[in-house]
Amino acid sequence: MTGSPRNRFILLSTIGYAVLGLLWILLSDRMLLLFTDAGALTRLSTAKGIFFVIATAAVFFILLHAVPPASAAARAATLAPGMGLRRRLHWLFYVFAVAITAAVLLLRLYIPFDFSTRPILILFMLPIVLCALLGGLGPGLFATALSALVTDLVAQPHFHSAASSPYVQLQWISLVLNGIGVSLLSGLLHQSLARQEHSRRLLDVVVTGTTDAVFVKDGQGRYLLANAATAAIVGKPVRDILGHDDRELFDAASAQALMAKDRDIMAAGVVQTGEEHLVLPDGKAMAFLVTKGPMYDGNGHICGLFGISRDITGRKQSELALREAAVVFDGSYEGIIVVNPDGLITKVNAAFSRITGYRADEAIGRSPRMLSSGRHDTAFYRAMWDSVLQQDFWRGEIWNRRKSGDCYPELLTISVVRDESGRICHYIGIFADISQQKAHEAELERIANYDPLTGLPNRRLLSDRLGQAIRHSARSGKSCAVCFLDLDGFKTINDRHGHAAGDRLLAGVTDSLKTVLRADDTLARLGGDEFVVLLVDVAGTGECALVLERLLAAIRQEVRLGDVAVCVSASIGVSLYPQDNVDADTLLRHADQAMYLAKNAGKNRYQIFDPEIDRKAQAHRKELELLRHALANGEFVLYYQPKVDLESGDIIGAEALIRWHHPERGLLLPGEFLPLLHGSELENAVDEWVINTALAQASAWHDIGLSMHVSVNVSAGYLLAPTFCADLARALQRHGNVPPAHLELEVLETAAIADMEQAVVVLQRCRQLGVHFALDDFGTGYSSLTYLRKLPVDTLKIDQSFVRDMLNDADDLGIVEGVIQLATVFGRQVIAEGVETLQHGALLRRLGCRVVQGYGIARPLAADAFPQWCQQWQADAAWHTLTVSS
Ligand SMILES: Nc1nc2c(ncn2[C@@H]2O[C@H](COP(=O)(O)OP(=O)(O)OP(=O)(O)O)[C@@H](O)[C@H]2O)c(=O)[nH]1
Repeated sequence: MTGSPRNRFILLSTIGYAVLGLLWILLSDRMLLLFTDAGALTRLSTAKGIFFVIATAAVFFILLHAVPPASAAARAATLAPGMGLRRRLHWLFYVFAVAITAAVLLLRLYIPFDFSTRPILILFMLPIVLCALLGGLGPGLFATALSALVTDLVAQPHFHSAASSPYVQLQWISLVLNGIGVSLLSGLLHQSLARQEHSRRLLDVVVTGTTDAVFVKDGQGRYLLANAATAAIVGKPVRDILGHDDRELFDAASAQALMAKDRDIMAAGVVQTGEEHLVLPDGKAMAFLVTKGPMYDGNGHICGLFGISRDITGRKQSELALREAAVVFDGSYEGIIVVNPDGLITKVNAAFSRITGYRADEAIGRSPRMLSSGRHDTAFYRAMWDSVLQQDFWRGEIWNRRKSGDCYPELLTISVVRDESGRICHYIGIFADISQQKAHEAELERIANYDPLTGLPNRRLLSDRLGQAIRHSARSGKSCAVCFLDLDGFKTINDRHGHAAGDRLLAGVTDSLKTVLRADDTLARLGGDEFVVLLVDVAGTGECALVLERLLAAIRQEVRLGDVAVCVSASIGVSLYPQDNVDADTLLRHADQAMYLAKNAGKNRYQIFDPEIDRKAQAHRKELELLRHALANGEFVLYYQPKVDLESGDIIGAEALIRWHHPERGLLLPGEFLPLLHGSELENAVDEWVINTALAQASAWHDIGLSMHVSVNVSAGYLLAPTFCADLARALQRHGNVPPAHLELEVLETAAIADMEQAVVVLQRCRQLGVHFALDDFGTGYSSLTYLRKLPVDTLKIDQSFVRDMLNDADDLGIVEGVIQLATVFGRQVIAEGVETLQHGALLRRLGCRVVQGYGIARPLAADAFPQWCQQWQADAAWHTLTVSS
């Protein structure tokens, strides 16, 4: 409430008025009593009251008039109207003059001293002085004239008449002269005050209304004056600024700089303008353009300084931004072009000139169309400008033309600059010459997709084309053929004529192949001497075969390698889509597989891939995988079928027979899975496992007092494998308590004769270890007697098929008899398998075969059941007594 000058003024005025009023009430009657008696006092009270009202009304008028306006803006706004109002109400001073003169006259008339001799005219100086002070010259003179006139009229004799005493006349003239003097002085004073007030108000308007900080500091740097703008910048009210110096308003460094500058200005005594940089208490950095100058006291000594500061922070930032933009514009490696809304170039940078070849003066004022390469159609430009106008932006690759006429690709960004009202001011194009990048990309593309030697598509590009061909084939319903082509005997040419000659041959073959291909077909080189021809829209295998013949013929053409001419052939594997309905990679792999078949079939030919054969091969691979897993998982197990001597009834051994505990199908007999192993590496592993397991079993039986010969079946593959003998030796060593002679290896007769020479070597080496051999299934093969003589086997095993049927089939009986006699002649033992009945046993015994095995004696037994069987085994006497006709 008391903060503003206005409020303080109102408060002081009210208090002053209350004190004056109270003094008047308390003292006025006492003053009157000095001049009159108590009776007259009652009458005088009325005049006193009138006088008080008039006087206080005058005082109120003056005070209200002097109330400071509510705000600086209001003060500024009321500057002129205030003066006008005063002028308009000036007549009130004349009314006041009449009233107060009348009141003083009445007062004087009540005073009992004679008016003509003792007029006490000094009383009339009160209205004159009041009117002159309040109203200035006019009201003062008016009050003087009025006072002179009314006192002269009331006096008897009149003052101006000769009858009046000189003493009184002198009083009257002095009243008039004093009145005139006071009025003149007051008039001058009024004029001077009005001028000062006017100046002050004008100054006030400027200081308070300006957005510049205006301030005055004393010699110690304390603020004597600070306007609202100063307060706004400092962020404190004016009263918190006044009396304080810069150290209390700004950060230490800024304050120090400011005060040093102030001291310089006061020392120099001249007005200076310059930039000042401040950090405000809230940390904000600001820049000001400041004019400061010295302030002098009445003696002409410098007693402080004034300052006017303009905030130029924004301007500085803009200038900085402009400078930065200029640096970017001039220094940019990318070309920049500025176009006005009329489509004319207004500015270009140095990079523009470097890229396009046009100097700035050659480009400015012209249309950017001067750069057009003519490589894009109108639709391209329309789409570009649609984007620019709708989204204020476009970015893309465009071909332009240099001044030299060369076309080059550039990556161009067009942006639109609009003013506050949204109108387009400029289009700015920023572009980079990407011709090198494009060339580099093309080179990379070439390296990535083409074979450097022949220039043909490589595997990667072929893969793309193959994908396209498959999709095309699916749409068109026509086939596509992948022909995998490998030169025959290329290595020899390389070795004989050198690598460079080999390269020339590859290039020559490429040329030859190209001559027989259609434009839509693809010839690719995968590497080495491998090529692929991709034929599209193949009507059928017949058409394909024709092309393949042409390809084979083209390759066979003579190629000159310097002085010599060479001929090569090729083997081609072909896969056809959609007959072979697989993906691109598999199609290529199938063609590769077929190519190997062509090679194996004698080269210089083609082989078309058969999906059915492949499906079977895959199924076989899957089954082998299961078997591999079964071996690793311990799913194989050995059963043992006893072999007995018909003559003595002794158990002389057991044949280990493999079974597979299939997790889903139960116990499988060897016939159900061993054929799958045939020829595979897994077959060797399984055989090795069988030998080891059988030996381990024999060892375990040996430990419980059951000394038993065991025989195991060995496949031809494993027998002839280079590691066989070493594996066997290791196995025997591992189970040292089993005499090697207790191990018999049964070898298929057919296996032994497959590579007789090698078989003989292996058998002989193994026999040196002490193991025995039996020729299994004897009689089913076609071994000559020479072979039989050569093979170092101990036993011949008559195949069960002959034994089983010998009772009914004379041929089989003949074979059985023959084998037994052969064994006798060659000094070999003989064993018959497939003994199912007593008759079988009786007959074999009679024919001279003592050792047998078969269901008639025992089925194959689990290892743990075998010892028990041995204990309860009893030879059948019928073998000796039963008479069987042969
Ligand atoms: N000159 C030349 N030889 C290469 C290049 N790349 C691989 N080779 C050789 O090409 C030969 C290709 O070998 P094969 O295809 O296995 O040999 P081949 O004599 O054709 O045998 P078959 O295909 O069974 O008839 C190898 O000797 C590689 O060293 C090459 O870019 N230039």
